[in-house]
Order: sequence, then C-alpha cells, then structure tokens
Amino acid sequence: MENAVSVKNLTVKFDKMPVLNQLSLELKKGEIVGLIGPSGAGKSTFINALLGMVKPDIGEIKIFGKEIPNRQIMAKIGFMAQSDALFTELTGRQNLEFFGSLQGISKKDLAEKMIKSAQIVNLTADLDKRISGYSGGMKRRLSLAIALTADAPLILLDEPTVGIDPELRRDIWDELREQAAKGKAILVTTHVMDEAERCNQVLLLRDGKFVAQGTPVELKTQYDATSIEEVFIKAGQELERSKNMGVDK
Ligand SMILES: Nc1ncnc2c1ncn2[C@@H]1O[C@H](COP(=O)(O)OP(=O)(O)OP(=O)(O)O)[C@@H](O)[C@H]1O
Repeated sequence: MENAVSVKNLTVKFDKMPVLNQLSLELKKGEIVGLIGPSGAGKSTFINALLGMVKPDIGEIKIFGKEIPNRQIMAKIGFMAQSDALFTELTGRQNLEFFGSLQGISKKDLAEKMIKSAQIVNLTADLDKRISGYSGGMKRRLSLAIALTADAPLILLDEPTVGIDPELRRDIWDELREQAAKGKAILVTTHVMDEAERCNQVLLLRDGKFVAQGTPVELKTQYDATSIEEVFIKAGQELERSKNMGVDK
C-alpha cells in the first residue's frame, strides 16, 4: 500500500540541541502507528514536524508523496493536539462547525459527520453546552471529535485518550481500528501501554531517538517480554546501560 507518511532521517534541534535525532518512519494507508515514550521524549515535536509547524534541521518529510508544508496536504490531515484548542465561549456544536468549515467540508456533509463523531466520543447530549462548562475529559473528547469530523485520510492524535474512561477508551479504539480498516492512516501518541498493543506498529521514542520499532509481537519477542510495558522498561534499561558504557546507540 502507498505510504501516507514517509519520514527520512529527521533531525530537529532546539537551541542547537537535537530533540529529534535521525528518525525514520513509514506509515502506510490502513495502518495505526503508536508512538510511545516518556515525557519530554519528543512525541509532540514529531507530530508538529509532520504538520509543518516545526522545521526539520536535517531530513525529509513527505505526506502522500508531497513535501510539507503544503496547504492541500493540510486538508488531508485530521489533527488532535495535546492541549485542547477550543473556543470556550462557544458550544461543542459551534466548535465542531467552525473547525469543520476550516477543513472545507460542505455544510450538508458537516452536519452528518458531526453527528457521527459526537456519537463516537459520547458527547451527543452535551453538544449544545458551552465549552466553559465542559470537564477536562469532555474537552479531550470534543477535540477528538473535531479530528474525526474532518474525515481525513491521515489522522494524527496526540494523547487522545487522556482523561477518558476505560469503556469509552475501548470504543474509541474500536473506531480507530474501523477507520484504519477503511484505509485511513493513523499516528497516535500514548502513555497507555495497552493501547500500544492495538497498533500495527509501535515506535519507542527516548531522548529523541527511536530505540525500538516493530509490531507489538515483534517487540515482545525481541525483548523477551510479555507486554509492551515490559518492552518499554527493558528498552529504557538497555539505553541507560549503553549510555553508561559511553556507547551512543
Ligand atoms: N519550542 C520549543 N523550544 C525549545 N524546546 C522545546 C520546544 N518544544 C519542545 N521543546 C523541548 O523538546 C523536548 C521534547 O518535547 P515534546 O513536547 O516533544 O515531548 P513529549 O514527548 O511530547 O512530552 P510529553 O509526553 O510530556 O508531552 C523537551 O525537552 C521540550 O522541553
């Protein structure tokens, strides 16, 4: 299948220090890639680089075969940021309408898509309340609904399930799997290890480097681990050991 995202040798520096260090990734249509890593590892920076909001110092990023930033390509990305960028004085519905119109969705389509994505995140009954009255979890769910309403072929989700109850989390993951089955490409960052198990490919990011990369089964075999959590811990220990030995892996 065609690559939705192709990243080659990406290095991003802040104040001359590499925050992302020679990263490569191929995300195919129909695939979910999970990016996991400790706080400060560079997950959000990686997503921001894909959005063209952070410029690579070295390397190349192509989305659907085109170098970014590119306006036409932006319209093909449904994006959910880590902090909820919502208009607090507007209702959930008005926020969905506003962001949907930015994506160039026609009014008729938007009405239909909004209903579906509000159902997915279980917000149908709260759509006419103002955001100022939403809880943190409700804001996260609305941000996710906005990303899904775009009905874009590439979906980038930065920590989409923080503050979301386990049952709804499961429903959201079922929906993501369904969207992938329809050919969408999805990149999701997460701290939740059992979510990583539901991805086709998992990338472990530490200190700006992919220290392990593969399917959940491959990673568990490689690290002789029974869970992705154990892989994560063992990969971290390995990295620390190689640092202590002065080997820059
Ligand atoms: N605009 C910036 N200028 C300078 N440093 C930055 C900037 N943005 C991020 N950083 C630094 O880059 C590193 C990676 O940050 P990033 O937000 O990508 O990590 P993260 O893995 O998403 O963390 P978290 O899980 O806590 O959100 C951190 O050390 C952070 O302080």
